[in-house]
Amino acid sequence: MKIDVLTIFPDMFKGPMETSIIGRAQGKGIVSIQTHDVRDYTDNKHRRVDDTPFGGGAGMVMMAQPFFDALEKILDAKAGEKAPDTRVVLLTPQGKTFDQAKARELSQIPRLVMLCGRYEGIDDRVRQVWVDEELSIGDYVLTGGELAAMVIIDAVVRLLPGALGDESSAEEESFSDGLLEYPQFTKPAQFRGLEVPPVLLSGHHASIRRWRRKESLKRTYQVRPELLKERNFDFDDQVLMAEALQELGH
Ligand SMILES: Nc1nonc1C(=O)NCc1ccc(Cl)cc1
Repeated sequence: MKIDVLTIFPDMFKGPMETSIIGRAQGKGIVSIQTHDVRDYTDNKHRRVDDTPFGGGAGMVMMAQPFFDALEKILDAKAGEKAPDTRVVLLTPQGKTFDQAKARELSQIPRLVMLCGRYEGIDDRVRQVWVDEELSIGDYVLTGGELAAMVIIDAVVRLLPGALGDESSAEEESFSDGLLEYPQFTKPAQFRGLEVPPVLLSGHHASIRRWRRKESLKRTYQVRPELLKERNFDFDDQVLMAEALQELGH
């Protein structure tokens, strides 16, 4: 998978994209992440990327020309003629909210191009001509699209075959199916008088699976009940949910 990032702060990506799982995935050739400094595509001698907004108002707006020239170079395409296996994503609070389903969808796309804006926005003609999808990582305003791009890259790259080492990624699929994760424990079994749930030390794998699923249902009910709304419960889950509600004192 190839990911190109257009930003005026390419150095922001050095740490997070070259460390641990994401860094190793690049090393293994599973993904290539390349940043492009938008300033390198400006056509003015002061390398300006922004100007005042038409219609007035506070702040500055990023100009279209550097993005158009950068995209035409990177995609080797004329304005608006993009290869079908490429998706151009704009990071913005105005976008659709990113979630795990979107992460899975993006992980199937051979080439992603991510546009990171700063200031008050990017000239809308960039969106009109180049952008396939606008994505937000949540309803809050950051100082730019860079951190949002890194969040999405992290969530997408970890899903690529071989990125995590297959056993754990496979498990993540089966357990998460729309529920919050169950609590995790590790050695020592006693720590400052705090115990580990005995079932986890029992070696009874069916009981352990049952306990974990019930804990996921409990947590989801308590923290994100809306995730349970659109869920159709099979018989076992209904029994577990009833037990979970009892244990929660409902
Ligand atoms: N929330 C979010 N999810 O994705 N991006 C954000 C966000 O706040 N971006 C800030 C920002 C600022 C200026 C410009 Cl031009 C574009 C994006």
